[in-house]
Amino acid sequence: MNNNKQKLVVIGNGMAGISTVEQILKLSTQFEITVFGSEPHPNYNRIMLSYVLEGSKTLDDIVLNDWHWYADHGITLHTGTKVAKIDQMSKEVVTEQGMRVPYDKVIIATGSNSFILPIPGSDKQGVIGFRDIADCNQMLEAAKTYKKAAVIGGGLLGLEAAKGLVQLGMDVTVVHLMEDLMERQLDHQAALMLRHELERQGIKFKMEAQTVELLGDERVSGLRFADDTVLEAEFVVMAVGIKPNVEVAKNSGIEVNRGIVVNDYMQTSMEDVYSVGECNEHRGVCYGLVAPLFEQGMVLAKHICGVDTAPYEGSVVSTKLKISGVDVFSTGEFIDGPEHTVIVSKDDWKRTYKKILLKDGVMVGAVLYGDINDSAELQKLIKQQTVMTDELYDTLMGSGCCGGGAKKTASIEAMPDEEIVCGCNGVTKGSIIEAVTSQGLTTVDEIKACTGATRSCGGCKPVVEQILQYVLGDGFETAAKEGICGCTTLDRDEIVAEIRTKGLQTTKEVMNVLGWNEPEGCSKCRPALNYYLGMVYPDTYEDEKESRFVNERMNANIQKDGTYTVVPRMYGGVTTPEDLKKIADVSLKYDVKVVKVTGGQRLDLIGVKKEDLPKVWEELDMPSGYAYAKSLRTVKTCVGSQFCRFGTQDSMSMGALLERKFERIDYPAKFKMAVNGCPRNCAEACTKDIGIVGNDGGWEIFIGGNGGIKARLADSLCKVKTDEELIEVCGAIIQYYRETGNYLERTSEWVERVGLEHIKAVVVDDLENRRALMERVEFALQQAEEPWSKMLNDDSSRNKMFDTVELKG
Ligand SMILES: Cc1cc2nc3c(=O)[nH]c(=O)nc-3n(C[C@H](O)[C@H](O)[C@H](O)COP(=O)(O)OP(=O)(O)OC[C@H]3O[C@@H](n4cnc5c(N)ncnc54)[C@H](O)[C@@H]3O)c2cc1C
Ligand SMILES: NC(=O)c1ccc[n+]([C@@H]2O[C@H](COP(=O)([O-])OP(=O)(O)OC[C@H]3O[C@@H](n4cnc5c(N)ncnc54)[C@H](O)[C@@H]3O)[C@@H](O)[C@H]2O)c1
Ligand code: SF4
Ligand code: FES
Repeated sequence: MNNNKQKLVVIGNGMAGISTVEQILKLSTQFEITVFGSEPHPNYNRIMLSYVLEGSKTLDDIVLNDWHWYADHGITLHTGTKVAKIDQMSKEVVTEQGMRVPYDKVIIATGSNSFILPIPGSDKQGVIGFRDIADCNQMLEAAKTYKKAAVIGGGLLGLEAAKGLVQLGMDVTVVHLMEDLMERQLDHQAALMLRHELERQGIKFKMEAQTVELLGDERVSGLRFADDTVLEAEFVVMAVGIKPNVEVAKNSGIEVNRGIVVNDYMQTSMEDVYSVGECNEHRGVCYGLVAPLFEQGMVLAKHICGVDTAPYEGSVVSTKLKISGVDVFSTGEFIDGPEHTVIVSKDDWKRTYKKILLKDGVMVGAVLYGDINDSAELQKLIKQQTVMTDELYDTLMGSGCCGGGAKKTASIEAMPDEEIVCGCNGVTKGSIIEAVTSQGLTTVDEIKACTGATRSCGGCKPVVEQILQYVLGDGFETAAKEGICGCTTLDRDEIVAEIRTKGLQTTKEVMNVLGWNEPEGCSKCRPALNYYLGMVYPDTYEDEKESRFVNERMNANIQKDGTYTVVPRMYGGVTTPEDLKKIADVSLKYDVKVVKVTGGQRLDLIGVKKEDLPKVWEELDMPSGYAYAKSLRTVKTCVGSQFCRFGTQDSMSMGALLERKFERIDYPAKFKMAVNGCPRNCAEACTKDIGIVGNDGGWEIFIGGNGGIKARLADSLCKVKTDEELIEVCGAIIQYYRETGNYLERTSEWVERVGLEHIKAVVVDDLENRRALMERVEFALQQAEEPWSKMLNDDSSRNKMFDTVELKG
């Protein structure tokens, strides 16, 4: 070794310590570096332990710097070696085994320890924290033998641990002290939405519960709470927070508060001794996330190498829960008080929630649930203490229709090169641009492989995409290939083709075989896969109810007060006095709040309590109107030739016939039809997915109409002479849309994407193809069942969903 080099000793071989060393190596060759780590591993990505637990990563996958890296950089590494103290007099670092290593500078990066509740029984076998590989291995082992687990603490760590244990097949209850989960990051509303989703994913909760004792002999057998109730558990994970690991500093006489006290350059009270990471306390704050640690590490590296640097002034932290299918984000202030101006939007249908808090017009915090696409943008705006303007409001809250892309590009341009974009992996904007330009990268996945950005929690993906777009300009759109969601790069056609060629049978199998990067998928891909599989295998596929949206699971539409609506079929918009009487009787008996005539010509019973739904269905004894489904909703009709003096065709009978024929199967999106007796078009065929108009002694068929937000007039597809031909063309259109439509794509978008002429060639002109499509739709229709009576006849599902209801039988 070169004797002119200064001796730098790093205590702690974790994320903060080694990322600081990486920065130092970039800036200078002046140090001879020795690293001590008490764990027997090279530096690994601690945050990915959650993924190791849930099975989507192996321990090998999460190593950040392998053994060779230390050797290649001339670093002496002592793993499995715990430092006891720093001897300032002799300027040596002393290990517990008595090894003494001289230093010129020391960095203490000893991280944190899990906080273990000081209650009786917490030292029993089967009680652990979740901090390192050893803990993770213990959980993986325990899941092979034990069934019932409790996780104490409903914070980020506890929830990720609970999800991992559920994935391993354990029966898991999260025991939480407070009313809301993640109360340090989320407000009440977001916490509630989170809890519902996690319950859906199989985690149980015991809220507002204070554990006072862990029961059992040598091994834990349960928890006792302050109210004296007991929960059985053979395995307990404590995730109630962390304690900065200040032992070395304390033993060395360095000033310690909650953490090791440091100034804005990470200097401790002892000369030549620095501290970085979770073990330190800066301006009274101890951090527990990686982004601040990287920011500290950059300042420290420059300072120690004698490079000019701005001081570290603290971090605005943000969090993202790493559980697939749960998109939740929080940054800055999140509980509103009288001093705040609050901007909120909530969509129960899409299960999204967005809240932005302003103080004196300045953005100070945000909470997102369900859709976190704006997370990176919000984080930056809040960090920069941006003043809210009308223009910004429109961009963030969705009413801005144009200019968003340009604004984002401008904000990327304004971002300094050294700004960290990926907090989990310490990747800056500059290094991403460097990688894209020098290596010709064109996708986020390539950037991930090259720089590590997006590799961990994925929260930085939107900004990485924006940087890619900024660098590639016009080349971006052609270069970027979008998957159906963030879990995959495959688009719809590729997925359906793979399902068919590889014979994939379940959503899980699709995700596994096609290499989903989120093993559980997300709220976007799960329902889509469920649809594609059902479409490909109409007879054998077992519908995954849990992959459907809540309304489809309940066979009813949930309202904002938590009650439901019931819409029975009225084929072609025609009813009878007997049915009307039944509807009136049931409405009175079950205290229905409002009976509303819908735009689709039927009656909507609004305000039915969840537990009454099966009784209402049973007593109505009418088929479901599918008002909640991605399926055929209504066929609206005019009175037509039966009564109207202008009518040339019997639109009422044809409408009812078509509705009976094509109901109950899944479509990519909701589907509406209309039939008119003449071109006067009283049933408004021009705004329907299929609109039919009696004309010239036959029928004219229109497709792709929409009367919703993106209104579109239907296009004339063809004219047919006979009723049989009409039914066959309708069947072929429906099946072709089912087979080629993207999930949630309405026909108005489908027609524009696929092209009217092409659809015409397939479903009208090519007779053979038309027949084949009709046969396939007929086959699917044969498998369909009426959902309300199915539920009434299935005691177990009914009891599960409606908490047991006695039926008349
Ligand atoms: C399961 C899990 C998931 C997480 N997920 C996220 C996330 O998604 N996002 C996020 O931002 N943060 C997350 N975190 C937190 C993040 O991992 C920490 O903020 C980060 O690892 C802290 O880095 P550090 O270097 O300060 O401490 P550590 O990574 O803990 O490193 C400290 C190292 O020092 C060693 N050490 C301690 N004492 C001594 C001694 N006396 N002698 C020698 N060596 C010693 C320890 O063994 C350890 O290896 C997660 C944490 C866990 C446990
Ligand atoms: N995705 C992520 O960003 C991520 C994931 C895992 C861990 N982490 C970090 O790791 C650290 C540890 O996480 P954590 O969740 O343990 O810490 P935390 O402090 O964020 O949460 C602890 C939770 O435990 C609850 N709690 C406290 N005492 C309790 C008791 N007696 N009974 C029941 N509940 C109790 C608290 O109310 C709190 O919600 C944190 O710094 C966290 O930020 C982050
Ligand atoms: S569309 Fe024609 S047939 Fe139907 S009600 Fe109107 S005028 Fe009569
Ligand atoms: S910020 Fe977590 S992966 Fe980039």
